[in-house]
This record gives sequence, C-alpha cells and structure tokens, in this order.
Amino acid sequence: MSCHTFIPTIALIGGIGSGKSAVANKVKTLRSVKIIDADQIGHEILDFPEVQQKIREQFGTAVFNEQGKIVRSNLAKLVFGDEKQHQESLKKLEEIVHPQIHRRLEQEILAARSEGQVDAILVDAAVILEAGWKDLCDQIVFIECPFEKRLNRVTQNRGWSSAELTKREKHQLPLSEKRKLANDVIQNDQDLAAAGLALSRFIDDLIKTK
Ligand SMILES: CC(C)(COP(=O)(O)OP(=O)(O)OC[C@H]1O[C@@H](n2cnc3c(N)ncnc32)[C@H](O)[C@@H]1O)[C@@H](O)C(=O)NCCC(=O)NCCS
Ligand SMILES: Nc1ncnc2c1ncn2[C@@H]1O[C@H](COP(=O)(O)OP(=O)(O)OP(=O)(O)O)[C@@H](O)[C@H]1O
Repeated sequence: MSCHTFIPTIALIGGIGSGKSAVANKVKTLRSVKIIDADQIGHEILDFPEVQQKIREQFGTAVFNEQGKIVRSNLAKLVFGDEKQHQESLKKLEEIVHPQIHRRLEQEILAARSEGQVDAILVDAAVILEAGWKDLCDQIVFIECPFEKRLNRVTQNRGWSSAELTKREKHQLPLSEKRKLANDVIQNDQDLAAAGLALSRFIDDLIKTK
C-alpha cells in the first residue's frame, strides 16, 4: 500500500505497437500502479445504447453485426485511411465517443487518487495529445521503438498489415512532435523488463521530489 500523499498521473505515449500497454503491465509486476487503458474504455463505450444510436445515424447499419454489436474492424475501415472521407468520418466518430472517453478517464483518475492505494496512475492513451486531454496528467512519458520493430510486433501479435499501421499513424501527431512534448523517453526496442524498470525508476524520482 502507498503511503505517499502525491499520486502522479503519467500519460504513456508513443508509436503504435511501441509497447505502452506492455511496459505499463510490466511496471505493475514491480510495484503498485493503477493502469487506465483508454483503448479499452473506447471499446466499452461502443456498447452504450446512446453511442450506438448516434453511430447508427452517422455510419449506418453496416458497422453492426447480427447481434447488434459494433464490429470495430468495419468501423476502422471507414475512419482510418488516406481519403478526405476517412478524415471526416474519424472526426465524426471522435465527436461521438471522445467526450465519453474523457469523462471516464477523469472519473477513473479521480477514483484512483481518492482511494490512495497506488504509487502512480498510468494512463495508456495513444491519442491523449491529439484529443486535447493532456491536462488530465502530471507527466508524459514517450515509449520509443523503431518502426520496423513496431511493425513486426503488430503483424505478429495483431495480424495487422504495414498499411494498417501506417494508415492509423497518419491520423496521429508525428512521433518527433510527441517525443518533444514528453518529460521522459523510455526505450522499448529490446528488453521489456528493462523498460519496465526504467518507468518504475521514473516513478520513484517523481515521488521523491514531491
Ligand atoms: C475505430 C475503432 C473502432 C477501431 O477499433 P480497433 O479495435 O481496431 O482499434 P483500438 O481501438 O484497439 O485502437 C488501436 C490503436 O489505433 C489507434 N487509434 C484508435 N483510435 C484512434 C484515433 N481516434 N486517432 C488516431 N489513432 C487511433 C491508436 O494507436 C490505438 O492504440 C476504435 O479505435 C475507435 O473507436 N476509435 C475512436 C476512439 C478513440 O480515439 N480511441 C482511442 C483512445 S486512446
Ligand atoms: N520489449 C518488448 N519485447 C517484445 N515484445 C514486446 C515488447 N514490448 C511490447 N511487445 C509486444 O508488442 C505488441 C504491442 O505492444 P503494446 O500493445 O503494448 O503496444 P501499444 O504501444 O500499447 O500499442 P497501441 O498504440 O496500439 O495501443 C504486444 O503484443 C506486446 O506484447
């Protein structure tokens, strides 16, 4: 149990497949942290009836399966891509889901702070800067990994193509800009344990200086 009064909230940013989730989960094996996964929250929100209603109005029934669930891969085809149409569709989807994701992030951070049981809160939110949510966090850590390695990971573990990775990343801020906005950079191109330890040490330093 934590006895520190200051519980830092740290946003993890970085390229797709850089290992934001993996590094956060590694830190959890080393110390007490709360991980908030914005992708996961985004998935849960797609089950809300009012969100489904708006998505049906905007994108039609083709993004739903026979059981009435949103098929994320169908929605992804409409919103990620090079055409102006993709850009516009992503904007519309974000207008529907981002306010809800933001609210949930805020609630989960507040709850973790008031429970006071952890050393740090790790917010795994790929688009935290793009969405304008960086004020939710005290610190930003950039997880660094070269493109080829990230591509290997997402092809092997998610079955994505190189085109899928590139398409999605084009909808995000350039990595060079994200890196500049970070308080620290952690390499995750090799040993996951070393990356986890580096983030854990970063947390130690934050707690010590408060
Ligand atoms: C389009 C959707 C249905 C595709 O779902 P899918 O399961 O294929 O992807 P998932 O949500 O797991 O996201 C995987 C990665 O795609 C990238 N990505 C997701 N949403 C966005 C976005 N709005 N802009 C840029 N990149 C994005 C991120 O790097 C993310 O880590 C889903 O990504 C979605 O609803 N996106 C809009 C909500 C959002 O912004 N979520 C991200 C919160 S951090
Ligand atoms: N150091 C590492 N060594 C080997 N595999 C790794 C390492 N770091 C991450 N991975 C693997 O690479 C894949 C992508 O990692 P992860 O899902 O954590 O990336 P992410 O940055 O959270 O991606 P996204 O931006 O899509 O949310 C996962 O299957 C993970 O297990």
